[in-house]
Amino acid sequence: MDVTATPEWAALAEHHEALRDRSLRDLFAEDPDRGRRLTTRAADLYLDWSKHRVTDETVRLLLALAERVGLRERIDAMFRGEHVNATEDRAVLHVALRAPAGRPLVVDGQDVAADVHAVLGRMRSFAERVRSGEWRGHTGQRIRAVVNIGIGGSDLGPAMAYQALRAYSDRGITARFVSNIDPTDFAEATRDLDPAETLFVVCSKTFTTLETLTNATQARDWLLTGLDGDQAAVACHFVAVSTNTEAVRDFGIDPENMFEFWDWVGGRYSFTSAIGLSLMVAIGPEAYDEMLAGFSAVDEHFRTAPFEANLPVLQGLLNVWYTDFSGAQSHAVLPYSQYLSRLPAYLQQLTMESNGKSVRWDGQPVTTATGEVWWGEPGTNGQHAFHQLLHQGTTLVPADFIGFGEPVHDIGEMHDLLMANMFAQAAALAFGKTAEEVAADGTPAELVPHKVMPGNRPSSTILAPRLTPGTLGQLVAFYEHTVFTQGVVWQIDSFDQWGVELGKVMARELAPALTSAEAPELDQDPSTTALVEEYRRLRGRPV
Ligand SMILES: O=P(O)(O)OC[C@H]1O[C@H](O)[C@H](O)[C@@H](O)[C@@H]1O
Repeated sequence: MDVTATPEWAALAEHHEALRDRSLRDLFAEDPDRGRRLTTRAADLYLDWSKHRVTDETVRLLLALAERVGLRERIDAMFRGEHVNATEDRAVLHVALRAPAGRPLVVDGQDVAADVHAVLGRMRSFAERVRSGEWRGHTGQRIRAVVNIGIGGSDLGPAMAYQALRAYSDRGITARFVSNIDPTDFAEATRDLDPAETLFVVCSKTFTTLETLTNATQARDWLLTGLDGDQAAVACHFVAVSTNTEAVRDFGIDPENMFEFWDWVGGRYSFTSAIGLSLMVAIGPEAYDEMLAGFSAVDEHFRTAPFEANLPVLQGLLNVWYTDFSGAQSHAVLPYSQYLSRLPAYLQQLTMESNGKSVRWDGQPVTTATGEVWWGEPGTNGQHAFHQLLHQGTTLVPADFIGFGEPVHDIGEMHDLLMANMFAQAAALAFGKTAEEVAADGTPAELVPHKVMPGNRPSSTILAPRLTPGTLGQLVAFYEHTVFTQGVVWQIDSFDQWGVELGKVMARELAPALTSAEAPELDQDPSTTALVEEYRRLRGRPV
């Protein structure tokens, strides 16, 4: 379906024109109650969407568009386990990973709910054994460091969440995350670790990813070098998380030490699969279960809440509104929490790998703009760096502010000051400061234009009581379903990632030309050929 050819799309385009001259100042003047009214709750999350360039009519039209594209049916299809990942012909069931036990869900003839809870049970018992010291290293020492080796979806979720939930973690065990094939990543992560006390969790859905297998091989060498080459050591210092038992065995990890997940879990949606194992070891099964319950609460909200009160649906439609009708190309995520410093990176994969597509699921080119560029940093740091562009630049960047009522560390008035900054930024973006207001401050006339703050820059504010495992789960599920909503409007497959394949293949093909002892025959494009020659010179290799 070409969504732009629907009457609902045309109505939105017309409405957008009509709204063009009404700023957020005007909208608030017309409806002073909107600050309270245009808010929605899901579980512990409070979303203030009053500072968006929308009226009740806009929302009515966006909801009509959601109906038109069959969002309700798509949500139900996903939860039922239909193959909504059309290009890979797979179910999309990350929601099953956190559904409460005891509710069978049969997909393609298999009770996936039972499988999920069986693996969760094994993860809990393993995590407890490591945490209690019952699981020992090869020389009998306790495990003091857990090193997660994985990349993309096999890294970003647990890495982000470990950072976010450090306060809940066992400080006697350090968790490290190695992802990059840049050897410095492994070197820095392990330089102060004792092999006898280190456990590697090798995470890879496919168990074929070059970076992960290379780092895992390096880790095995590092371990064996540190433990006098005794091959038997691998068994108590390596576990794997994968869908590929054969490849895990081939690598030399006993499938007994493997935690399984399934092809119906996409890499970037796999954080609540066994990919969360290193996080579970760090924060313990109880806190991990609270996180899963947080995810599940927002899953249920997404599945059951009417669209007009549905947080991910509303936010997803707002994102479509700016991307397709206002020409916004990027989206800032600004957590006012240092603990959430990796959330933007996590969301980059979730959003951009999901919705960075230009072909619809029916094989036709899209006629809409799709996937925004997601980026961000914690506040207040960003204020002293890039917020200038948000306030006075020429591009429209819708932003999400994320903050908490109670701080994890309550030190004097620091948290109140942090939150005052967050509220002030959202207000300054929305309402700005006019030339008259600037002049009234006594600003010299020649400086007035420079100091005008145009305002009318939209943002969502998301407030939760406290950063806990549960609220983190809620927040991530909120974003997952926002991405889903956008993908359905755009009619794209948010669950494949064909665009990352070509570069991987080319890198594999190119590698011998970089490493060969003899000057290679280079038949790449002229730019790549010149770069390889220059690189070989830098490496002291013949050209
Ligand atoms: O978990 P793996 O199979 O090792 O994949 C790790 C990552 O690599 C790929 O390139 C994909 O683009 C990602 O979606 C995936 O998360």
